[in-house]
Amino acid sequence: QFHMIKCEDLKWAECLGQGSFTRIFKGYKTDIRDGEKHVTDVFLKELDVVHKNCWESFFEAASLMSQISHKHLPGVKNIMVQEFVKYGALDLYLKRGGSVSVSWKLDVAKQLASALNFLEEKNIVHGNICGKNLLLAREGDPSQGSSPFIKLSDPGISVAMLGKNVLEAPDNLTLECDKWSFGATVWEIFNNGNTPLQGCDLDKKRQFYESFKQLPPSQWTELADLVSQCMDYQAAFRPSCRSIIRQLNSLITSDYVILHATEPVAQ
Ligand SMILES: N#Cc1ccc(Nc2nc(N)cc(-n3ccc(CO)n3)n2)cc1
Repeated sequence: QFHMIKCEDLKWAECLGQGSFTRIFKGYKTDIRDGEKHVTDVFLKELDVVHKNCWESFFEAASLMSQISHKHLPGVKNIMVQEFVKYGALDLYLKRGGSVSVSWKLDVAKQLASALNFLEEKNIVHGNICGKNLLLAREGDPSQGSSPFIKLSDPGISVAMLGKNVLEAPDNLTLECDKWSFGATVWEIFNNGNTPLQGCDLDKKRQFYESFKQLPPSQWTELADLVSQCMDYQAAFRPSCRSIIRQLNSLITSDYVILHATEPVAQ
């Protein structure tokens, strides 16, 4: 049920980056609605042609057109068009040193938890919850009392396609895996966008997980407890979404937030 957009209605603007199989661009989409021309900002995720099989295996159910080609059929470009989210990926925003308060971070964590709860109710596994797939639509301004607003982006090319260079075999991706990633993402948010074991090579990461190690805990014990519950090596022990939201609510109302409200951002 994909909405087809004609290529000539898209204009590519600056390249925003390069993923392992994709290139991302800012762009503009032109629509003619009731005789008026409307231009909207869009985010373009282009799949490298060389990885075309990824796209087809990933989207073959989406549209028959991508599997057949004939001189009387339009060619299919492998492009995903998304609404342009104003401040982009959260990991980069935090790394750029956006000085954010503890309550800002908890607010973002709670929004992610409610997105997770929604997916769980639909029995949908995201499979790649992390800071770079969290998009910041509104910065939030504490002086105006406005809070941040995030959107969870698509997981990108499925882990099944990433081949051997990932730790987790794709076939056992379950809802509990998203809870693990939720914990790791909360850890990331409270560590200024740095991912756990950043810079370690695959073997070091494998050793870490195979010896059931835990990430360095936050000095805020209740937060560290929530992260370690989500990152329990026994999936069945990970908390339900409702429990995660309940624990976040009590963190939000705890004294720690007031005491650390204007904590300087560690550079
Ligand atoms: N400087 C800057 C800047 C960059 C991008 C946006 N906007 C945006 N809109 C989306 N819909 C998706 C994304 N993404 C970026 C990485 C990923 C990973 O998937 N998505 N960025 C806004 C500002």
